[in-house]
Order: sequence, then C-alpha cells, then structure tokens
Amino acid sequence: MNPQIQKLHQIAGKPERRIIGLMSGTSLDGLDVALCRIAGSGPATAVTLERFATVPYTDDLKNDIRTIFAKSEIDFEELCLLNPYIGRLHGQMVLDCLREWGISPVDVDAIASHGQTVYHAPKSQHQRDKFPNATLQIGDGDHVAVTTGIIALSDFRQKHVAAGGEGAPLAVYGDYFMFSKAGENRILLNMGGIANFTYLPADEDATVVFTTDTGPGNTLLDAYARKFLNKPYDENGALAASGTVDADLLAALKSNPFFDAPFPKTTGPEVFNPAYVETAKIRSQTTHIAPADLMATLVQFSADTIVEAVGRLPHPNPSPDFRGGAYAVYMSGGGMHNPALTGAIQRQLPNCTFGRTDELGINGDAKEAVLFAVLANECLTGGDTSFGDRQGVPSVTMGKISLPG
Ligand SMILES: Nc1ncnc2c1ncn2[C@@H]1O[C@H](COP(=O)(O)OP(=O)(O)OP(=O)(O)O)[C@@H](O)[C@H]1O
Ligand SMILES: CC(=O)N[C@H]1[C@@H]2OC[C@@H](O2)[C@@H](O)[C@@H]1O[C@H](C)C(=O)O
Repeated sequence: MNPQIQKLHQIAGKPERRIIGLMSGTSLDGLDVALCRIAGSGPATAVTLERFATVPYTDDLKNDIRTIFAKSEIDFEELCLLNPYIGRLHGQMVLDCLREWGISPVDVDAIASHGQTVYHAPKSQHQRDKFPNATLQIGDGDHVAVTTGIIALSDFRQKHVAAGGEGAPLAVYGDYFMFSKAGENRILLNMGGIANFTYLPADEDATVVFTTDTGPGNTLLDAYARKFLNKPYDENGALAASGTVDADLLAALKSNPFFDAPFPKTTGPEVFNPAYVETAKIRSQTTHIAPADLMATLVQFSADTIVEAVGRLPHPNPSPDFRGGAYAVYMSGGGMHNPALTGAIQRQLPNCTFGRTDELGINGDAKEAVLFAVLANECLTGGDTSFGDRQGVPSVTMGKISLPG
C-alpha cells in the first residue's frame, strides 16, 4: 500500500485529529488559519480551537486577486498563474504560523483549505439553462500539500454543486455539528463580505436546518471605505454613524429578485458590487448623495436584508418553550466588530438575544476557518448524517484529498 494512503487510513481511524482550517473570504483581508483538535464526527463532533491567526494579505496580493475577482471578463493567464501561486502561498503561511506557534508540521494530521473564491455563479444568477450551479475557488490543494508536507483537503464546494447544491453556504454542516442545542432556537449569523445565517431549531432536526446568504455584509461598505477613506474598511462604522439613511436609495438597493427567492440561496460580489450601488443611485435619483449618507444607507441595506430574512424563517416543530420569533443569535465574521451594523440589526430584532460564537467556544473571527476543518474531519471519518432530501443541503461529505508525496 502507498504509505501515504496508509497514513490517511491511520488518521481517519484516530479518536482525535489535529486539523488546520484555512479560509480566505470575499473581503480579501487575509488568510484565516485555525488549528483545531477535533474528536468524533457528525453531531458528536467536539472541536477545540487551539490556535488562530489571520495572516494579512499584502496590497500586492490583494491587487493581483482583484484583477480576476468576481469579474465575468478576466486575463486568463493571471487566473492560471494565481492558482498555484495562492496554493503555495497559503502553504507557506501555514508553515509560518506553525513556526510561530512552536508546533511541528508532523504533529498536524491534515489541512482543510477553502482556497480563494474567484467567481460564484449559482443558476439563479447566471440564468443559462444548460449550465448547472457553478463556483470556482483557486489555490490548488496539491500545492498546499507539497509545500507543507501535510495531507490537504480542498475544493469543498464542488461536491456540494455535484450533489445539487449551489456550492454555498456550507456553514450549515459545521454549525449544526458544533452549535446546535436542544431547547434553544438558534441563529448563527456570519457577517463577512457577504452575510449569511444558519437556522438551528430547538428540536435539532437535521432535515430542517439550513444556511442561507442574506445579501451583502461588509462588501459594499469596504468598497466605499476604500473610495472615501482610502482605508480597507470604515472602522467601527464611524463614517456610517455620522450619516443619515436615504430612504429612496435604500428602496432601490432592496429591489432585487435575490431577496424574494426561497431559502437556502447564495450570492456574492458578482451581484452586490459598486456597479450595483451606482445603478441604484441613478434609479433613485440620489447620485449626489454625500459619502456619510451613502455609508449609512449601505449599513441599513445590509442590516435590513439580514433582519428581513430572519423575519421570513419558517417555524417548524417549535419546542414547548418556543418564544415566537425569539432566537438566540450568535454573531461571527468581521461585521460583528462594526457597531453601526450590529446596532441596526439589534434594534430591529428586540425579541432576540445577541452574543458572539466566542460564547460557544469558537472565536467569531475563526468560525469559517474552523468550519472547513470540521468538513475535512467529516470527509475523513464521518459522513453518515442525513440532512434529508432537500435542495441546497445535500447529505454528502466534501473535500478532495491531496497527498504531499
Ligand atoms: N473594527 C471594525 N469596524 C468595522 N468593520 C470591521 C471591523 N473589523 C472588521 N470589520 C469588517 O470585517 C471584514 C472582514 O470580515 P471577514 O474576515 O469575516 O470577511 P471574509 O471572511 O473575507 O468574508 P466572507 O465571509 O464573505 O467570505 C472587514 O473587511 C471589515 O469590513
Ligand atoms: C462562494 C463563496 O465563497 N461563498 C462564501 C462567501 O462568504 C460568505 C458567503 O459568501 C458564503 O456563502 C460562503 O462562505 C461560507 C463559509 C459558507 O459557505 O458557508
């Protein structure tokens, strides 16, 4: 037997595995590196987050990625070059983190690498009959494995698409395994570039849970912070807090079929980008809106679309203590650090309690990276949870395996 297959077999049989989850999201702020200790699988998954770091992307790398990011027309050579380049870079970033943490690569069982999403095109968006849902992540797993000498699992989203999903959101699997709690109706709200939430009903029914994108989280805020402030984001929502919401522009921004489509659904910066905002400005005759008022309106747009999606949740199998729309909301992702955004959400959901996933043992900035470690763990050792026969939440394990030698 190939000794590496033997090693894979041995890792899959261990009672506990050390897996590094890697996530670099749509904000392009950096690579999240989460070193996890994971025991069990499925609903019995137990995760300890041992170390976490965000390795910032250089401006040079951000600019390189932006040349091909979320665009329908790109330089194909750039895409081809960035695929191995990002794989190697992510591998090197893992090695740098391990050195800093004083941990040897031989003490890590696997890396779970999300890669860099460069284009996301669910059918609802591309609307071309003969083509399926589609999504593309680069930073090939073979380069991660060979660079680090550690077995890598990667490209998680393709199996989801192959099995009938949109390739996202995948958070439902990790959220259900890690955060579902009998007796509490929970919402796990992640506010990254795009916002999404997972619905975890109090009866813990796996055939009911789902995650859905709700629309923009920080992506539009960041784009205009770059323009108005020459900064990567509007720190603590300061500019937004100094402005006033424009009702006409807000209505124009909300006028998109994505918001009326059923759950679960996905979107991305391919739809919600500055061109979308500029079109809405023209439609609402607000082209001369002041920067602070535009930021305030964009914050309200993100907040309202999150709140309105929560308001449309079904309430199946309510538990005896169901409080009619009162959920325990646990936030994660960079948007939880923006009080303008969290305030606008909390004001509109007075019956909900709000906390961060930190209270549940997982740092909210690390949650998505941890998710991929959990998905890799499931691919290696689990895979028998049935999420039912529903569109968007196929009962499959995900991740392709790259051997380092
Ligand atoms: N102090 C802060 N004030 C305002 N915004 C903040 C603050 N800290 C972080 N953010 C926001 O969080 C963003 C980073 O969030 P995160 O790392 O969750 O995004 P991501 O993982 O790239 O996104 P996605 O989940 O869509 O893939 C920043 O770009 C910024 O918009
Ligand atoms: C295609 C893609 O990379 N989507 C991301 C993105 O970031 C947030 C949102 O849009 C979500 O759908 C997804 O990531 C998380 C981790 C998910 O799949 O659950």
